[in-house]
Amino acid sequence: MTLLDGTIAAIWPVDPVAMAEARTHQDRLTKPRGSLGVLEDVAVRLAGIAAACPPPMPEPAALAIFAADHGVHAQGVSPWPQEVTAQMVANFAAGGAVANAFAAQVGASITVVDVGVAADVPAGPGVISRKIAYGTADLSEGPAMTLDQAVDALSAGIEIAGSLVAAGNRCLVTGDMGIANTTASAALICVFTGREPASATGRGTGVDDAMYQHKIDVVRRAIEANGYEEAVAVPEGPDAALRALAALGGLEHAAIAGFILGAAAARVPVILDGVIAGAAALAAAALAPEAAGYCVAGHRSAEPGHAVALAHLGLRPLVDLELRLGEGTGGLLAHPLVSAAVRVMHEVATFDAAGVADKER
Ligand SMILES: O=C(O)c1ccc[n+]([C@@H]2O[C@H](COP(=O)([O-])O)[C@@H](O)[C@H]2O)c1
Ligand SMILES: Cc1cc2nc[nH]c2cc1C
Repeated sequence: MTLLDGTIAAIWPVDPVAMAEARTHQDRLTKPRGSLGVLEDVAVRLAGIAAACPPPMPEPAALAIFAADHGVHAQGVSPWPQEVTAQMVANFAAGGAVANAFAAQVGASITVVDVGVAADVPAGPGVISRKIAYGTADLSEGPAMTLDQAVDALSAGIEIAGSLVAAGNRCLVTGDMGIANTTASAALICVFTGREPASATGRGTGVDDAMYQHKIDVVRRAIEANGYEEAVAVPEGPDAALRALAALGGLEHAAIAGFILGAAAARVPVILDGVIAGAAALAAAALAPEAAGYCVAGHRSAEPGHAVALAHLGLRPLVDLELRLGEGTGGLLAHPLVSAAVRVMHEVATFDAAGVADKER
């Protein structure tokens, strides 16, 4: 069995018994029932993920930033030069990016993984080379990746998740770096959710009005060039999902999808970052529908396609600050909220233990 097939086979639904126990426990704690709102849902979900009540604290947390370049950059869909992908990888390694600052703030480690940067990236502490290609092909002209490349990138993500969990991490956070990857994200979101390019395409790093209209057109051409009909196609089943991911995704999307599958197979929660992670999670859920249960939506990005992806996955974002940076920043900011939700389950007294009168029934 391949690593991908074995990982998919190892993904079980989140545990309903632990979730029911967590709900009951929440209701015994010294607070009005439901008063922690969405945080109660997060704690219950983490119980289901670990199949344990209370679930283990989601610590330590590990961010993996998957970096890759995109052939569709040649269509003029981003105001930034492609070299910035490699330059930002060096910046992550040197500790100078926002992701480094936020990781330090929340006590998370960072691993940077080159799965497809167009330039050679020097290996170094915290930088892993799993380069599959020097960028993808132009998805507006045909498939961005071969099926083998997509499987290799998925496998890289699965392996990185596995090694971070084996190292003792109890929460994974997705990160991405790839100039032009919001175009590929929009195309994936359209094909996996059946939405029109105009409603799933955003301004990415900040395109002007003219470039934005052109970007929507490029997404439309990509969908058609790969044999999908706009606003109709919803790939069902693992083979169709893999074909769609290879046709329209980036190497980092495929690696992040694998990272999600690897976390789910290890029964460890994975906090999703922005629109790139949302697009990758759609692919992961199409490959293994139960994988969505292991995801926590860290935040809602300013990219309109992100909300579309999260709604399709049934995930509610924890933080909504109009971030549109990527590199794991929104996922990192949500980590303390996830920890706080679980800490309540461990430390808050019950009405009985604290001698607090419960509501009269
Ligand atoms: O995470 C997001 O939702 C997000 C939204 C807009 C841009 N980004 C980041 O910006 C880069 C892609 O933007 P663009 O305009 O080049 O497609 C890539 O490195 C992403 O990490 C990320
Ligand atoms: C500077 C810069 C930093 C980023 N981090 C993630 N995507 C990015 C895109 C740009 C352009």
